[in-house]
Amino acid sequence: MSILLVDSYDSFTYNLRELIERATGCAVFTVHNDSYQLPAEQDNLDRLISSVDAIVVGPGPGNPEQSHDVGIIPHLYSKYTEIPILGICLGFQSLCLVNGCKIRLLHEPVHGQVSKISLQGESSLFAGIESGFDSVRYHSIYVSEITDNIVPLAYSEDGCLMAAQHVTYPHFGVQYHPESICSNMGAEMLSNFGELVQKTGQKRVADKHLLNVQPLILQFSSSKEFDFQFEKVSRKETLSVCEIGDDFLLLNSASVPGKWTIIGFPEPNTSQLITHSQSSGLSVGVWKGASEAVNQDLWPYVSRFMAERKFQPRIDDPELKDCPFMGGFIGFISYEESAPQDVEPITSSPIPDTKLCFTERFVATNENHTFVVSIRPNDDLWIADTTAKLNTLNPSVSASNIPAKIEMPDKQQYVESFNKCQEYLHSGDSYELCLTTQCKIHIDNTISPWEVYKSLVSNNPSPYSCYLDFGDAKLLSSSPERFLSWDDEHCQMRPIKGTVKKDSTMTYEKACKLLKIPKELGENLMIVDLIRHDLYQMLNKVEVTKLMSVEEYHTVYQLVSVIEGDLHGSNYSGIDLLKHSLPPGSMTGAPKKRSVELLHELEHQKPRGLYSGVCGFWSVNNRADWSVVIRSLFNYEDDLCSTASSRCFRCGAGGAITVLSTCEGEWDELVLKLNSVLKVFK
Ligand SMILES: C=C(O[C@@H]1C=C(C(=O)O)C=C[C@H]1O)C(=O)O
Ligand SMILES: NC(=O)CC[C@H](N)C(=O)O
Repeated sequence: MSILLVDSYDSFTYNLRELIERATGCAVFTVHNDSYQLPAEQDNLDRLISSVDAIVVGPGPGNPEQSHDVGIIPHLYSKYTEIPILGICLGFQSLCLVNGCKIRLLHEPVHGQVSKISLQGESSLFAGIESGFDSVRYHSIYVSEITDNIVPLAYSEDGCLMAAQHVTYPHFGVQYHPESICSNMGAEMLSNFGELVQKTGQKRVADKHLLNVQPLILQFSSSKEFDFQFEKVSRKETLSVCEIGDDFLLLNSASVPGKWTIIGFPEPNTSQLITHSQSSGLSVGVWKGASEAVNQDLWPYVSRFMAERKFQPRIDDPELKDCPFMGGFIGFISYEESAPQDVEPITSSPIPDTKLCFTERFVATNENHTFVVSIRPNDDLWIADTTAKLNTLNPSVSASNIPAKIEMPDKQQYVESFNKCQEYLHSGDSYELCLTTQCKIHIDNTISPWEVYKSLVSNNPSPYSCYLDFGDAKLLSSSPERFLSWDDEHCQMRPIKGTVKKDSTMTYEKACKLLKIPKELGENLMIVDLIRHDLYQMLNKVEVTKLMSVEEYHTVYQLVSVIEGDLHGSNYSGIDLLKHSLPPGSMTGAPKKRSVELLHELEHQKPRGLYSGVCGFWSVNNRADWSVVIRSLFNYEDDLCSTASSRCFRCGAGGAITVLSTCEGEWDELVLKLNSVLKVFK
């Protein structure tokens, strides 16, 4: 049997697909609610519907009364009265609306909160399910009055209609989200729907995969020659290792002992450099040398580049074996790269949105040792020379605070945007919006960005600290948040949502109390569900291995979840996951697409730039680790705010706004996050 899933550009759709497949055993085909233009494409739609056994209409942003939010959905309910249809949330509201019911805005929207669902009456949809189960709700709109066409099946404790069916047609709907990680009885309900479909059974088979993502890499086929040579010395101090060369790219696990710090040493005129800009396209060249425009898309180019270089060195040293980086790309991808929009110009030339340098020489440090490594053939001289330099290192002088002029974000403007966020959260357009703002920091040209970084890393050490100076763009990060890591077999995402300040009176126990409240848990849950969706789009096995645990960082406590995916036997590789899960959901809110559009307006068409993007590495052994660029400073060479004597750095900060947020609370959180970086300055 096969089921057509209609997506309304939601961020939970693929969770639903996975649940339907698991619970019913049906094949699921997904289309968007605007994939068919009616009446022109009525015949095509008829053909599609006649090739499936049932339809599930998924959730989504917006209002079922607005045709641009629901597309073909009302038409499905009114035209296909013989075929079983199950509506979820927006899909449920549409079912009721088509049948003459009234809908209204909830006084207090419910986003990412668990409710008890009380069943009433008899329905095959809930056969064998006991009343009073928990389910997660994400809605601002509710069905306030029903007609005789609609039979109510369930209510929440606050009296909201939670499920219903048509009096004669096999059309059903639930207001809650059966697919959420914190919902119970979702699989049981869907399995009942599956049985019911089987009874109506028309035994049809859809013939095509409708919205499936095309894999970027079909096969890794190593055609490049690599060597693997290294020298092992006693552990050297990271900052002074960097100072042995003029050009380096530092990925610094500054606060996680035992984890690896990688320092790539690109070579001028030799190391390959890929640059992509939303406005000027792709260019490929060498570090500090010439580059050429290439008329190709970024993702296929980068994927092919790596597919030809996959290399698994044989390493005898048990410590070095554990190092995730074996040479490869180091760089960043901006927020706009994956959320392209027209933004206000902040530089005089096109902003580099992606920079990836293919680095064959690097130094890797763990708790005990420092390794000098090159994968370039016959590179003995560089290894010997670098090792000699390391053995005569002077420890880096400790950093001091940096004089700077800081322009803080405008609070009045933030308050206005916060209030508009509340309107969108109440109208059903978004469940959570990560509203951000930026400040500018003017630093005298006589102070090098490296001095600023040294101060940042000593003031705010973090697991994903980095210093990436590409000349035309500089990134000085103290991020605590992993976005995505992968190898051939697994991937992991680690969203952070929920923040409290760490001061002398705060303890871990107190932080837990403050973080384990409906507002923070709801914020985190929404992103966990969104990330499961991002991964389920491509993977069959996705697991939440840590749900909302409290972690301690240098200046804050945060609520962290871990979502892991299985890549065994998958057509997709890590780079597909990266491409299709950017921009990071923790920086947008949910549903992602609509939230990104709203944030663009709420943040006044200002580019986020590197802030909210990702940075990290993709190594030739197909291991990668990307962090979310937050708690960071960045600078573009020709920033319009820089002057002849000063360089302008930017620092973004923000937080997730939900209906449970207060403006003062969110502003304080934003200032707290900014200050984790700004304390570097005096
Ligand atoms: C937006 C920022 O952080 C994001 C928002 C968080 C939150 O809302 O609690 C926590 C971590 C990040 O995902 C930031 O640091 O600027
Ligand atoms: N999750 C949903 O489908 C939400 C439906 C609708 N936008 C609401 O807020 O009520």
